[in-house]
Amino acid sequence: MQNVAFIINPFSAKKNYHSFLENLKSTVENPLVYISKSTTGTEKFIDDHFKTVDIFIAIGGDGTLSSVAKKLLNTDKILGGFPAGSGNGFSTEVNFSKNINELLSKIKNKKFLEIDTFTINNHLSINVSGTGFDGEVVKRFEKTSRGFSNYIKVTLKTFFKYKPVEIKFDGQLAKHNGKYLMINLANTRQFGNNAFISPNSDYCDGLVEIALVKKFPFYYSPIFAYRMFAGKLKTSKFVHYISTAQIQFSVETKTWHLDGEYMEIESPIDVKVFPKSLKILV
Ligand SMILES: Nc1ncnc2c1ncn2[C@@H]1O[C@H](COP(=O)(O)OP(=O)(O)OP(=O)(O)O)[C@@H](O)[C@H]1O
Repeated sequence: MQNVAFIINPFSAKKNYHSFLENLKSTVENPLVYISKSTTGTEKFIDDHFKTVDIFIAIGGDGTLSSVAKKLLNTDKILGGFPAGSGNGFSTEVNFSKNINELLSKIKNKKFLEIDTFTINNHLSINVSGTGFDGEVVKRFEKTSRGFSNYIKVTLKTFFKYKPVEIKFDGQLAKHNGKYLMINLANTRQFGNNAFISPNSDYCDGLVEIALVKKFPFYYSPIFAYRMFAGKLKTSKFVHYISTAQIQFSVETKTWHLDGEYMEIESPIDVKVFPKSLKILV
């Protein structure tokens, strides 16, 4: 297994990275492993091994996968993954398995699929990114010790305080201008933990879906949650979808999350889809 590298994010993969490493070392002789302390560390590692490695396996959450994907776009290198984050939305959607034997057999077969990625003002997103309420949730969540229960706590607290944000489109789409609870851009169907914000998204169709979510009354929250986890948001009267390959708009907040990572992005916002720009291990 000379042309494979394993990049472990010790922050997202806290709970299971030691057992992953033990399993790996007992199955593979001398694997090329990098324990990454930062995204710049990952980038340097990929640069240093780019010529000799064909498949880069990221062990972590969606943020880790995205940090590796960034270096592999439009190249012949393949991205694989071992899900070890809190949400694992992208990993789940592309069937990255938590079974190490399955991963090793995929590596052996070296089969790949070319999928879309997109950018928001030149920042890469491979899964679901957004602004408004969930941008604020991610910002606050990053100040906690993470985990699903903290995510739920922060979500509820933020819901009561959060004021909808104004979004402005030009031309024909101006009819959608107005205030929204959140605006999500979805390459795949889900945030993570099977929360399907955009049940019809397809990461191979050359399009991204913009999910415009209107503020709903608190009593509707369990219905919204039920619909989201059941993949039935498409028919909710509070959500409107726009499918697009490229779009510009402006929002009155800089608080975004990119695949679950907090980031400040200034409007105007320019979204572009890059069809078949990333090879993933299948
Ligand atoms: N390549 C990397 N090396 C080191 N740290 C990283 C890397 N990529 C992201 N991080 C940081 O690690 C933390 C966890 O990231 P990650 O998104 O992988 O896990 P998660 O948030 O638990 O999972 P998910 O996004 O699936 O919910 C974040 O603070 C992020 O900034």
